[in-house]
Amino acid sequence: MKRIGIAGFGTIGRVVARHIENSDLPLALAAVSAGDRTRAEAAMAQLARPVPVVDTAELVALSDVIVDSAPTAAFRDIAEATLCAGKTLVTVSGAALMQWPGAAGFARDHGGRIILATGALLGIDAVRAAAIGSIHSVTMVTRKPVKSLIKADHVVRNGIDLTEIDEPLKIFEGSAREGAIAFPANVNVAAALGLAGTGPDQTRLEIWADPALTRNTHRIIVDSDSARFELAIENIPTDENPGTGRITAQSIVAALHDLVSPIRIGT
Ligand SMILES: NC(=O)C1=CN([C@@H]2O[C@H](COP(=O)(O)OP(=O)(O)OC[C@H]3O[C@@H](n4cnc5c(N)ncnc54)[C@H](O)[C@@H]3O)[C@@H](O)[C@H]2O)C=CC1
Ligand SMILES: O=C([O-])CC(=O)C(=O)O
Repeated sequence: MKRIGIAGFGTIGRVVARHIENSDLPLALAAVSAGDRTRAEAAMAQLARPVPVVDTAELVALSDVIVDSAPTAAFRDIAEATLCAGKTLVTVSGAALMQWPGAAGFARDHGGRIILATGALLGIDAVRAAAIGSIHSVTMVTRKPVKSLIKADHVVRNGIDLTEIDEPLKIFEGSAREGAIAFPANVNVAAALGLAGTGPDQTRLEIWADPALTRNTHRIIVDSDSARFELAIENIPTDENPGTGRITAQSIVAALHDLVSPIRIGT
């Protein structure tokens, strides 16, 4: 039985907890940590078998695997505490991982492991396979409804007014690294794509605010010496957090299944 601790009991963390609770695989929810303990305890009361809300150190002590579903800014503390204990971190904070070039070395030195789940994207398996050969180019075009982007730091800081737009507006064009830094809560997936393929500096990214959309969409175009592919995903936003697609939490649950399942499908 693997004991799972969830760091960050928000939109993603709560869904992951519910899935673990209902899973017939050898996964058990051990504890959660939170930014707001009172709110987390109220949410915890909704579970059939509530577990304690604890701090990061205790979470790591009580768990074999830590799911990081806290904000990007909390990633490093949670990751270091997990890895220092030689444990496994499952995260979707691609933007934060990208900004920690020493992550692999740190994990190796402490006998820990980081698993960056695919999150709200697709095709990471094919991009990784293509990267075994030679990739010529990777481009990602993200289009999101206005409500998914309106609170993004980059939009607020640059005074970009999205309230009145009546046609798609390109609000960013650059590398995946620049995009993930400018939109840390909105294009973690661009960072993941960059890390999987030619690197965040070589991966091109466009971000569009599109008033006609209701879904968070990503299209990736990859050209390599083994295959050319274009893939697209239309993510249904969660009610709680429109920037977060429903599939994100499910991607984490699938990654947890891989840790205990005797058969693994896909890379
Ligand atoms: N790769 C992907 O596809 C996606 C990645 N994400 C990332 O996942 C993370 C979580 O997203 P959501 O659940 O939508 O956010 P959320 O805001 O709904 O939940 C985050 C929770 O973490 C809590 N928190 C704050 N500081 C904390 C700390 N130091 N320790 C533990 N908990 C803390 C907050 O109180 C909140 O309850 C974010 O970093 C986001 O950028 C989100 C969507 C897609
Ligand atoms: O990557 C992210 O952080 C979120 C995202 O784009 C999505 O949910 O479609």
